[in-house]
Amino acid sequence: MPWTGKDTRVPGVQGRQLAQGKSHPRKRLYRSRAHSNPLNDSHFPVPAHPQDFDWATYYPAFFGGASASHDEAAPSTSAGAATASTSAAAPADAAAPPAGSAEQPLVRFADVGCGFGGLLIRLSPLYPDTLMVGMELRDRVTEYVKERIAALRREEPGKYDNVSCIRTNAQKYLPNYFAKGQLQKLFFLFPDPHFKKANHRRRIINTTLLDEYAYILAVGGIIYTITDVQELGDWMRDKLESHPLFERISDDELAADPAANLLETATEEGQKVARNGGKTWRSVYRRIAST
Ligand SMILES: C[S@@+](CC[C@H](N)C(=O)[O-])C[C@H]1O[C@@H](n2cnc3c(N)ncnc32)[C@H](O)[C@@H]1O
Repeated sequence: MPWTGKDTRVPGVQGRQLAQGKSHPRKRLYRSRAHSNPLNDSHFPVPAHPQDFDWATYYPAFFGGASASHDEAAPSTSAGAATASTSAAAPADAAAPPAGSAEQPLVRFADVGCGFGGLLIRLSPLYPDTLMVGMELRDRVTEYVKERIAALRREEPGKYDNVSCIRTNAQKYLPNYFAKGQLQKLFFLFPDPHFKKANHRRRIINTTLLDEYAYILAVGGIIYTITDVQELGDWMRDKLESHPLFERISDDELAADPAANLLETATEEGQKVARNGGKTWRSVYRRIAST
């Protein structure tokens, strides 16, 4: 049986909320420590291969099932499943879908360290036929995002079926979730800065991890980064600039990219920075073919 990714240790916050008649999760009930150490070995199951993961549980409407909350049982993957390839309705910048199985829709966008999920919620209606996933290390925050999406699905049937969230350590396990060339867009919005020099190795953009991101991105796929910490902004730009498989996308080109225009304000962290009048540093790069 495929692994469903359910973390049975997550407390039943939703149950308590629903019992109180609340349909949307309240963020304050899901707060946890601001930072987790991404080098720690956390105790949650990880699929050995992307195909071992039970994606249908997360996107039932795309796998031949009705729109459902994340906690409902997964329908089977098979005939009649909608495809998640880029649709005609998707903005023109979306990369051509890389090879995938005709039967199994594939996730094409990943928001790494998605926090409370603001970007996913904004992207969902812009690319309604594209599956996208948030990947978040903190279990209570992951739970919040899942409940937020479930509430939106209940409120607006037929919408938000293409977004979901997984608890995982993206610095260790991305290739366990995505096959070579699968992703079209990879987002790193306001990643933890790890200020101390001794902790720079914990940064989620570094040369070794860029090799991994290049592996799971399709040629033509895009990596988006933004931060309000100038030193980290320079660091991410330098690492991307010196990597042979990425080329910078100009601001002119980005002006026509709906996803790029969400980077500053779609997420909770971005909104906090904007409220405080903070500056941001954005680096967006395209995955290019090796020569
Ligand atoms: C500063 S917050 C930014 C959240 C969100 N992107 C935003 O802009 O609001 C960074 C997030 O990355 C998550 N994170 C850090 N390391 C991670 C990892 N290795 N894998 C997945 N998530 C991670 C943290 O738990 C935190 O929620």
